[in-house]
Amino acid sequence: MPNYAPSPPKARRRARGLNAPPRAAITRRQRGNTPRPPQGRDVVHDPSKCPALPDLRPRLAKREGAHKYHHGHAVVLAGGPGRGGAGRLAARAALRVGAGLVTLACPPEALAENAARLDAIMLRPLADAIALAALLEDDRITALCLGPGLGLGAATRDLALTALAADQATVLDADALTVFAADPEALFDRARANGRAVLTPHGGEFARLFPDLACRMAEEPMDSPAFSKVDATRAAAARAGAVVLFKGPDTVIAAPDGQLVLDPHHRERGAPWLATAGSGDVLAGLIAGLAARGFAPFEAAQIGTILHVEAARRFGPGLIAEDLPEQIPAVFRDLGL
Ligand SMILES: NC(=O)C1=CN([C@@H]2O[C@H](COP(=O)(O)OP(=O)(O)OC[C@H]3O[C@@H](n4cnc5c(N)ncnc54)[C@H](OP(=O)(O)O)[C@@H]3O)[C@@H](O)[C@H]2O)[C@@H](O)CC1
Ligand SMILES: Nc1ncnc2c1ncn2[C@@H]1O[C@H](COP(=O)(O)OP(=O)(O)O)[C@@H](O)[C@H]1O
Repeated sequence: MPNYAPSPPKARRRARGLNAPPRAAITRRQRGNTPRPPQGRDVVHDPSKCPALPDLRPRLAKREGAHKYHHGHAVVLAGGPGRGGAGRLAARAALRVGAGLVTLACPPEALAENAARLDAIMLRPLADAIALAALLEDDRITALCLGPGLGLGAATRDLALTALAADQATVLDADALTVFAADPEALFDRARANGRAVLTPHGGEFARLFPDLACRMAEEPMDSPAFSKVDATRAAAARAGAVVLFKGPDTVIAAPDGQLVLDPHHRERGAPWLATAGSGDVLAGLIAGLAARGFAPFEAAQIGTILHVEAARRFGPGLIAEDLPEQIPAVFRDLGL
């Protein structure tokens, strides 16, 4: 049986894992005709293999002579005492990706806990949605991230609706999505009016907001073509009037006007180590940080996804969510920034 791939040098074989077979041992017939999904041992960092990255270099550099407010101010809402980790992860990511300022806003009773954990990230107490509306009158705040660790009470719902009534770009994740499971239209109405919202559901959250689309995806095709994750994400973005980033090993991002991208890393550059608690919170923070810097929501979602995967690949096995923001400077250096 012919082999289609040349035998890689010993060092690369070793880098794939001590027990990994040489690539030459895996024939096209054994793999099938479709590309083989990424395996843990394939996660070897080589940024030159990501075609999207060099194009981003000039756009991600900070402008000479600009001060911190020129790079935007992101606000991340965090949960109550003992539940602030997710918000802190998002805030750290927003700051690392280059927002000029990041503020973590939390319930007053969680202030001491967060103060003990934060330095460069600013902190302010935020009692409720009324206080949020007042905060968002400051037009130097350019993006907001909410949902991670916020909980599923009425307060989260009020915060999300208030955020979407303001002018800032808003990233909604986790509990800020799940809390609308009973009436997703309330969320979509506000998101449509806002026009700058990004929703970042994982599979469970997607099914809560778009149960009919999730059901169609799960159905066996009978006499019509299969309804794919791509179809579902596009339909979700049109319905929600927001950018929808449907997470997973095969992330799909769609805008309400029908624009759509697949994670450019999918299959070619997988990062299975991202399947770890809090990595989605980091992604939400990256997108909010990029939106704060002035990237349009659809672009911020794409670039955030690329940087997230690159950061994971750069760290490799053993990754935990805290490691992701700390890899961003190295990813930027790889880009020549
Ligand atoms: N460090 C911290 O502080 C962290 C805090 N966190 C905070 O915790 C809160 C809860 O968020 P969460 O995502 O853990 O749980 P939740 O939304 O209730 O859904 C879980 C259920 O959904 C389903 N499911 C289906 N597909 C799925 C998929 N692709 N990926 C994942 N789930 C999928 C699956 O059910 P199954 O399909 O297995 O029946 C599963 O049991 C939220 O505030 C978040 O920010 C976390 O971010 C972690 C780090
Ligand atoms: N097997 C996988 N391969 C690549 N990326 C993955 C995989 N599993 C999850 N991810 C990514 O990891 C992140 C997980 O986000 P999420 O489910 O919201 O986690 P959390 O709520 O714990 O932060 C998403 O960006 C998702 O695309």
